Amino acid sequence: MKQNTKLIQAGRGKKWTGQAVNPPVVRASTITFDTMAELAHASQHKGERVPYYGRRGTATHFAFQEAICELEGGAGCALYPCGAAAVSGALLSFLQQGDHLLMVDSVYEPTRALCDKVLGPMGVETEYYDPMIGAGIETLIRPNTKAIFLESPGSLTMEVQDVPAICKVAGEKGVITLLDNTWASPILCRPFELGVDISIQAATKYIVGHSDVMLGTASANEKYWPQLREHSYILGYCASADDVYQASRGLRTLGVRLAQHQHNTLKVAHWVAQRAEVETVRHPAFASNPGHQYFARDFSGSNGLFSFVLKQGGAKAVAAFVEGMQYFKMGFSWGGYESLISPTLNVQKLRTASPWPYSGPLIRLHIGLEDPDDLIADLELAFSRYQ
Ligand SMILES: Cc1ncc(COP(=O)(O)O)c(CNNC(=O)CNC(=O)c2ccccc2[N+](=O)[O-])c1O
Repeated sequence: MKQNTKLIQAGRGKKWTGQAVNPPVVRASTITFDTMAELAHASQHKGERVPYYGRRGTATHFAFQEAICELEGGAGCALYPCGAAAVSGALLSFLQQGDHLLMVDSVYEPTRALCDKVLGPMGVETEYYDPMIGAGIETLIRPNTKAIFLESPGSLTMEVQDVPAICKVAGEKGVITLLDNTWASPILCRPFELGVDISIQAATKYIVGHSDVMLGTASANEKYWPQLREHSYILGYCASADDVYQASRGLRTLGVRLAQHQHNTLKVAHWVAQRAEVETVRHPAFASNPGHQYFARDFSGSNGLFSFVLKQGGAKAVAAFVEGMQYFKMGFSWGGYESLISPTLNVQKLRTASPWPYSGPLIRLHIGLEDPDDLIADLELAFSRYQ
């Protein structure tokens, strides 16, 4: 079955939908049983998509979890109220006091805050590593190294990691690998085929695709699924049936939306790259992007998120650039149908283990489904305001 057919079929078996096309929204805390035998059966199979209690999920959740597993290739999928909760839930499911965690230096900033402000005081030591380290990560692995966290490409600076090389080293040392796979969504790369143990998605982004739901997923291979499922349950993570239904709904158009995002973005990114004010463009599909060779090997396409660095300019110039745009709104997210812009004046302060070779401000764009010519016209005016 080809990718776009899978997106239409995944999680829509008659078992979940009955005679309807879509799975229902089943809202529940309490699940009731008529006999002790029924209760015993549900209790025995409570982690296997069998109704037991609201926090374990209902047909709405089970259908979506099945879909994500089919698309990403995991053995099981746990659900969380947002992507950041999926990151914390996955890490807390495996880390304990005294562990050493290797964390990629280009990681999404709130994940860094989790490591520094929560895991650190709990006795987990985080060591940040250069996103381009590859198999060289072996030199950083210690006897108490429990996990390696990857985010590829980095959602702000776009370095693409050599995921298979890192996973190979980790596997040989018995170290768990967790990948924040949000940029790829479940369809632009196959994390488990790259050797990853745990794949995390901020479903908030492309899966939902309409900037109106917060939701996270973490999927695991057979080896780590039981622990991820049970520890995430014990930690109390769950998601509303309404939000999960919206994510199921988003899956059906994910393929066509991503194709259009990719088309629009490449047109805009190549236009940006030829501007004299621009130092460099960070887009995984560009040969100049760090790790482009891994993107070409491991990914089947790109999406709407990329960044560029301006040669110069401080807060005032950046404000002139980003303020007054007709289509690009400033906002903290991405993956919806609309275009967004996020400025970062000092990337280096976000990095502690690898150099950032530029001094100018970074602008991250999310290219939506608007006509790219309109977006380019909007950016042309922005460059004319930026002096
Ligand atoms: C890779 C990745 N992984 C997890 C999450 C969290 O998902 P959630 O929002 O559902 O909790 C996210 C959410 N992403 N959100 C953003 O990128 C929001 N933008 C920013 O944080 C931000 C803030 C100031 C300046 C620049 C940025 N920026 O990322 O461009 C993610 O990108």
